[in-house]
Amino acid sequence: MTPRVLSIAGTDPSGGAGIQADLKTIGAFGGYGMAVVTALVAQNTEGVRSVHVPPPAFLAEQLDAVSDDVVIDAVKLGMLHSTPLIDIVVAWLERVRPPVVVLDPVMVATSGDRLLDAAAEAAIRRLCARVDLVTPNLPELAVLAGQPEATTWAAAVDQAQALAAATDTVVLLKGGHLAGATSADAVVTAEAVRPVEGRRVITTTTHGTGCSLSSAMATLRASGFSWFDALGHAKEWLTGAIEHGAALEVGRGNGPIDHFHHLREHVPHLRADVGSPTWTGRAWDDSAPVRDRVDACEFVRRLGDGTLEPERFAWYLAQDAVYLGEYAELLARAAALAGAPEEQAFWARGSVAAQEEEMRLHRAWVAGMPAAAPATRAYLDHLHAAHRHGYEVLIAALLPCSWLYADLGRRLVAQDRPAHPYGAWLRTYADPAFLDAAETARSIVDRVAEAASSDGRNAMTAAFAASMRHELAFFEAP
Ligand SMILES: Nc1ncnc2c1ncn2[C@@H]1O[C@H](COP(=O)(O)OP(=O)(O)O)[C@@H](O)[C@H]1O
Ligand SMILES: Cc1ncc(COP(=O)(O)O)c(N)n1
Repeated sequence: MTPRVLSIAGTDPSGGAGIQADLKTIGAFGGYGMAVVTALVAQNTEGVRSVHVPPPAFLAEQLDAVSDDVVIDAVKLGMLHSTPLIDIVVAWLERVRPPVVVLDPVMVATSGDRLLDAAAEAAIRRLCARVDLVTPNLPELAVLAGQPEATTWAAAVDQAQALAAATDTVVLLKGGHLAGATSADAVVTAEAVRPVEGRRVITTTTHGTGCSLSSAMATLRASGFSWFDALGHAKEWLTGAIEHGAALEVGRGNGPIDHFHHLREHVPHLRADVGSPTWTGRAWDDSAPVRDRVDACEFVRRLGDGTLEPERFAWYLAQDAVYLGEYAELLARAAALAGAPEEQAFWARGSVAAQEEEMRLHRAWVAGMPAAAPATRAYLDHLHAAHRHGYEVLIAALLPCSWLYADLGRRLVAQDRPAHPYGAWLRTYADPAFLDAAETARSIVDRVAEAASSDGRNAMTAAFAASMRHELAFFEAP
């Protein structure tokens, strides 16, 4: 049976949060989505501009129009704005008694704008006792539990258990607002806590995650899953949707997630690898598990959020300088081996740029030249070995360095803010010229891979994958 799921929430004309996110999510999980609008919100990925609330009686008319005609299998409640609207929804729930009701107690948007009257917080607290699942983020949980916002997982679990006990309902505790390599959530009742782990994606595309998660839970529960199993499925999908969000290129602020990322794999002309069935595209996709580990590693996360200890950063930069010195030398060798003049020129320019960067690092950050650490030595030895295999393998082995830094730089720089201790360094790698160079390197490697023998291509693939593993080890070393 296709579950018929009704979202009662506010709007987001930019499509990432609110009712628009709910309908996409319900569809993504195979439900039939319906929507009753509580408030019209003029917002986009950058924030909320204004809110228009139609008369409460009109909300009642919308609700009745749906329930007089359609059997409702699950309801998801989002932005309810103020007490008069909450009262209407409560009266309607009492009358219609939908079998599954999930409440996302929306109070404040990711951008910091209020979406619920402060005076309505008590009404939301009372509503918690009338629904089957409540999905607060940490600030909302604090309001509902009447405590300061939790800063540790243990404190958040305590608050969620207190809320579950006080309201006799199930709480989906969301850990998105905590720092750490993972972003765990948990199904919490007064008796038990069942966590579901998830990796934390380094990204700013998190607009609408809470709306989407609660809609996924409502749809999965109406399809027969337990809350815990529903969370397992929802979380896996959500992490993928967050990861694919940046590629949508929607908006300048906190962009939306890609609700249909999993379906694109099944639609031939939308598959990421079709349309660009390139060698580098495949090598990049194959390296996803290693790149996920780079994103999750403590050093990279703390470099991004600025909490990395200065001594560790200095140690890393010194190793980077050691690396760049020999990397420049290997780029010069690629220039010497290249057949086409434009390829010779490109690698030669890269060699000069790497050398200049090495010197800049020394001037700005690194005092003396240290010895190569084991991870640095192993990476460089691998590149030298690649050079002995010839041009094809050498440039395949050199590519991950520029490509990974360009990719990581673009995402990490989003966390740059005034007084970020490593902002200047992050910006180097998000520089459009650096991104361009990585793109050119990629197109050269593709051209060479196309002309290579199948054995040659295999050796290139192995060299690229090994470099990616060395990149990970390099980030894990400090
Ligand atoms: N950067 C991230 N990487 C992976 N999952 C995330 C990330 N940020 C949030 N999430 C997940 O998105 C969901 C919503 O989380 P949260 O940010 O806590 O709530 P809200 O969107 O309501 O503020 C949770 O499942 C959380 O674990
Ligand atoms: C209408 C509406 N409802 C909810 C949110 C919260 O979004 P998020 O899921 O990012 O917390 C929003 N921005 N707009």
